[in-house]
Amino acid sequence: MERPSRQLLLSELRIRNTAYDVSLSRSLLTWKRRVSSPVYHPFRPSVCHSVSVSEIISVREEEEESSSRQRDDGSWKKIKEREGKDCRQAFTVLYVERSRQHRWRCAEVTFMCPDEALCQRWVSSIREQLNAIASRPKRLLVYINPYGGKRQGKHIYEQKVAPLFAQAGISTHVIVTEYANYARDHLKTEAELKTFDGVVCVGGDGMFSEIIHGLIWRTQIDGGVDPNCPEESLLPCSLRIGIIPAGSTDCICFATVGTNDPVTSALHIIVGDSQPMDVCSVHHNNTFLRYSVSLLGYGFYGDVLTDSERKRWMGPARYDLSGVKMFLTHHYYEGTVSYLPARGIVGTPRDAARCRSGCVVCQHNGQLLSEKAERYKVDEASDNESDGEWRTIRGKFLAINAASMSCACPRSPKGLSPAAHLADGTTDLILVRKCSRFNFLRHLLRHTSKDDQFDLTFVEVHRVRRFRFTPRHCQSDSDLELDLQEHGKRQIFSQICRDHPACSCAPAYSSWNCDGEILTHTAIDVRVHCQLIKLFARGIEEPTVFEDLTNPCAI
Ligand SMILES: CCCCCCCCCCCCC/C=C/[C@@H](O)[C@H](CO)NC(=O)CCCCCCCCCCCCCCC
Ligand SMILES: Nc1ncnc2c1ncn2[C@@H]1O[C@H](COP(=O)(O)OP(=O)(O)OP(=O)(O)O)[C@@H](O)[C@H]1O
Ligand SMILES: [Ca+2]
Repeated sequence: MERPSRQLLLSELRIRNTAYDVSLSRSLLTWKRRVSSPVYHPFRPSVCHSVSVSEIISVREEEEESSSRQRDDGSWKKIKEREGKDCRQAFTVLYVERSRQHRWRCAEVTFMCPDEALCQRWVSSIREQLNAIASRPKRLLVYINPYGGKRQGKHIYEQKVAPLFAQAGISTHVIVTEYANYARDHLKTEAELKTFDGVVCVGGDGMFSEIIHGLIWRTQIDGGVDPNCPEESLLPCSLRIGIIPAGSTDCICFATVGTNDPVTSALHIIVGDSQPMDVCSVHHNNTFLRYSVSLLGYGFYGDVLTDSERKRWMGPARYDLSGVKMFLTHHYYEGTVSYLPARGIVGTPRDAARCRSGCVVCQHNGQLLSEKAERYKVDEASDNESDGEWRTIRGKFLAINAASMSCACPRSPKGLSPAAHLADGTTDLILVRKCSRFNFLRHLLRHTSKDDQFDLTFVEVHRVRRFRFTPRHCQSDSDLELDLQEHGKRQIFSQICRDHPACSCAPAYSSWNCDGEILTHTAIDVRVHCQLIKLFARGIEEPTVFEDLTNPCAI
């Protein structure tokens, strides 16, 4: 609980016709109905509201109420309306109000002051306090994908977000993308990043992926780091990223804010929240392929994505249709997974505790990893590698998933790995071995219920810092040759098989789904970079955190 700090202002002001004691401290704005108020009712409890200064969006002076009076020359002039002897000076405070399911709303309250000087004092004191919050962005670079999700990105931004930014005094440079990778390439080469306090992405997970690719790449090039080398420690990006959800899955927004609601996200940006996030780099041999923050999935989720790309016109429903289709297809894939278990860190993938706002696991592990890297002045992953701690699993898998965060989304509110952490420097490697359709359905269904999706004999989960995957047929050159011949045959057969669903022949390869993008290679080397990026978010709040704040009389 916040300690009450020294009062800066205390006045008797009116809200509508009721008198309130209003006070401003360094941390809180509080208004409490006066007992002596004419509308005070002895059986009604005294009403007390309190707003954290850090959650005030803005303050504005109200236009003086005016009426028109005709001048001598026949023209009309506006004059101040007076209520008795009092000049009705008023100011309005806009602030964050919490609503159901982690949603935030912009609420407002208007205070009437007895004189203009007092009104000015209140307005300037609140403004001073807000200006002193260094974490609030003043200038933002906004990218809008007009074609993401239900194609509502532009409309959502203009109707719901831009007015809030304007009220908060945030200036913006808005770019509506013209084609895929427009935002990524603009960030990589052109954008004047020094003139902005953050980047806003209006779109889905795919659009967010573009933004991080642009920002991370630019940061490495500017800092002289080679992004193609898998052993390099990457430089963290200094600009925070805000996500205004307007996509099909919105899993990154959902898992960092608790909801996919544009107004909530805009308010988190305005108050200047900051949430660090892990990023996985994916390489093939020594070539960089992509970055991932949510799901790297081979087998089921790779196949769902490949199939769904052909159905883009269907919008978000494409994933469900492809999901059912791939579930019925029931392909499994052979290969070898090697991984470096995350050692010395707090937390396991089977924990009951969840990553929430101010997560101590993320703080502890983040600190530990940065101290370790500092102490040895070498890259931690390669350090571990020399310890020979790699473990190897060969097998036939329906799905190989690496979840760097829970991947909670409206489809699965607890996500693929409910206990995964946003910023602990690890990813949860989930291996679903070949099993019956019935068992796989049990596993899938558990993503939508309270039951543990890992508590099944054919599923295993490991918290790792790094992993590699090699499909079986890639294991040696001769194998590869054989495989290519076989793959050619299979392609011919797969055409036939489409017309003969009873045929049980299965493809040798799936594809990797990397945050909703298909990777061009199947043999990959994945490494987690702890807290490489920061979002304008604070993680999902526990209900108790905000209950205390909105119940000010308890403060
Ligand atoms: C029976 C119901 C089972 C429901 C099981 C739901 C599990 C859903 C787990 C969702 C995990 C999303 C992970 C996020 C990945 C994002 O980086 C990426 C980019 O946006 N999204 C996708 O790849 C989009 C991936 C979308 C995957 C949708 C999978 C739908 C599976 C439906 C299976 C139906 C079986 C029905 C049998 C009769
Ligand atoms: N102007 C554009 N025209 C066509 N494609 C674009 C444009 N701008 C961005 N894109 C691409 O559109 C793809 C999908 O965008 P986005 O992520 O916003 O929506 P989505 O796929 O519906 O949502 P999700 O990724 O959450 O499933 C991204 O991969 C992005 O690169
Ligand atoms: Ca993580």
